[in-house]
Amino acid sequence: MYKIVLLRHGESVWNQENRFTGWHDVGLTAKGLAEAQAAGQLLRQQGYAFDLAFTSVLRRAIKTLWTVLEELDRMWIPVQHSWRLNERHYGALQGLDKAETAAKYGDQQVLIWRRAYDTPPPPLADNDPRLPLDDPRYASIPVAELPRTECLKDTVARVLPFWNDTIAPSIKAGKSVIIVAHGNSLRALIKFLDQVSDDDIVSINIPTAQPLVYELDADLKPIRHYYLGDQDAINAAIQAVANQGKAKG
Ligand SMILES: O=C(O)[C@H](O)COP(=O)(O)O
Repeated sequence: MYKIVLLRHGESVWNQENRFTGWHDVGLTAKGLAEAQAAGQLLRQQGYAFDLAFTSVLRRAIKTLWTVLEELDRMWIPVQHSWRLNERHYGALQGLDKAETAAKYGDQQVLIWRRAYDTPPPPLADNDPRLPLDDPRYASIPVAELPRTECLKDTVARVLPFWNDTIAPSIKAGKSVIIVAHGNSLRALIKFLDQVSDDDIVSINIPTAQPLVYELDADLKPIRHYYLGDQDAINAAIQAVANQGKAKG
């Protein structure tokens, strides 16, 4: 039996401001940093020690990982970064307030943009300054293939090669692995691992910085999964994520 830990980054500045973030590279808030420290302490108390870590190329996930590894006294382990673990690209919604967007277009439309499996948000235009054209971290992606928006199906399609080619072989080689990523890149991975239906994935929300353990069999099929920590607090955090896309009042 293998055991891996999935972790969404701690609260980011744009989480706090309730803005669609996607590939925008925003840092953690003080609360987000404290959440990451608490996650690291919890993992330490429960005896977790990792040999290898995977994360995105976005600072909110990287900083969360660093903080967890510091708490675990494991800052020395190898870390692999990949844009394939980035948050789902939020297209032209990136930067907009989620509740204001719901007030303008309706809660249902925002739920579709946030959670539908195969309906992407409106895309960025090719001349949009939010496209990371000269960003060296994306130099390996041909400009024409840089995402302008993504639905979860698109995110699954770009997360899976990294899982299949890099993460899964490491797990099978006996490495103890932590993956620190984002709400929707983790939903993409969970959809694949648990074979969640296109309808059921809509209601899965991932809270910030709560360690999610997956126990996997020899073929890396999930046996069970569970969050570490206080289950009432985790359920409240999950509900709060779901509510972020609703109009106020
Ligand atoms: O990109 C974002 O805005 C968040 O990281 C995830 O947002 P969501 O829960 O609205 O999909």
